[in-house]
Amino acid sequence: MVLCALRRQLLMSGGRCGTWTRLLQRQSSGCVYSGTDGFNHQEIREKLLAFPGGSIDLLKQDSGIAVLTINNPSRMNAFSGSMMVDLEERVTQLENWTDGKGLVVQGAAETFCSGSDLNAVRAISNPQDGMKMCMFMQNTLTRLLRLPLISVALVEGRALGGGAELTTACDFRLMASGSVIQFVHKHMGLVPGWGGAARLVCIVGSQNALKLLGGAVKVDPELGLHIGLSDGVLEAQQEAEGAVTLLQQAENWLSRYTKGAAPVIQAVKKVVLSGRELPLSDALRTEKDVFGTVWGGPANLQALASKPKHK
Ligand SMILES: CC[C@@H](C(=O)O)C(=O)SCCNC(=O)CCNC(=O)[C@H](O)C(C)(C)COP(=O)(O)OP(=O)(O)OC[C@H]1O[C@@H](n2cnc3c(N)ncnc32)[C@H](O)[C@@H]1OP(=O)(O)O
Repeated sequence: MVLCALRRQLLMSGGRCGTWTRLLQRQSSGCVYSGTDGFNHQEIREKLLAFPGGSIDLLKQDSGIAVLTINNPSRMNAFSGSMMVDLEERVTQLENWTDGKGLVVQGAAETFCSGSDLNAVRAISNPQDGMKMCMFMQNTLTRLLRLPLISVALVEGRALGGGAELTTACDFRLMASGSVIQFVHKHMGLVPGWGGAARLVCIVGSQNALKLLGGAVKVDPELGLHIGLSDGVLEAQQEAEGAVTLLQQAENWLSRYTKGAAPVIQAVKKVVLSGRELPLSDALRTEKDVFGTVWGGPANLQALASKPKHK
């Protein structure tokens, strides 16, 4: 499935060789970890499936914006093992979504996610199994971040531990009033392991990341905006006619970046992604390759024909 998505992305990029191809080849090995790292996908998948509960639900919409819901309300949307497997499958579906442009990641029942299911954590508390679970989640969250979709985490209620890490695997974060993002790992005698520390440094810088992890700081919407962890604050509206739900507000916020043809929006994400991940000379080559996929394309020709004035 992953290889299939990669082939599709390659075709969309005109089948051109170069750095984008190399980036995709790296992704084809499971993004970060593969067999050469001692990562046995099937083995860890089966271990995770022994801890069932909850689900990860995906709704792809005609607008080109999909909604991914972390759904395990009786445990504050904690990630069971089967939900980790579910998430990987949903990411594969999103990799194959040709018409996709944007993604909102939310939690069910007015809270985001309370991290790993502590019942599963207790049952696999030896370092070897812990690291296998980390590798699985790092692969999935890296693929989530690398989707050719512009993604936003809609944080309502609490995003704790692994839930806080999940928010960093999105391009943007919107915090509802009263919500909290907290890397509680230190209180659990841990550090982030799903890639959340590395991504947090990229988002807020190493000084802020050290403060947030070292102090297990509760980040409210105001602090989130101040340090750049949050990209906007949403106010819940009283249920009444004309009231706009938080999800609708998040979709409206995102739509300003997803307006336009899917290949163009996907190209935008690809050039930013390569700029974020690759050394400059490789990023420049990738940018040229991606440029070639939209130059002379339908959206470009239509824009040229309309004699635009960018006033
Ligand atoms: C690798 C580990 C690391 C990672 O993956 O990076 C982690 O994520 S470790 C997990 C970190 N998260 C936590 O430690 C959360 C612990 N829970 C809480 O702090 C509180 O439950 C809460 C989330 C702040 C909510 O508090 P409150 O509103 O008072 O509700 P309850 O406490 O009654 O919770 C309702 C219900 O949900 C269960 N719950 C909550 N979080 C988890 C969880 N992570 N795993 C399993 N179950 C969880 C909680 O136990 C309650 O269930 P019942 O006791 O059966 O009612």
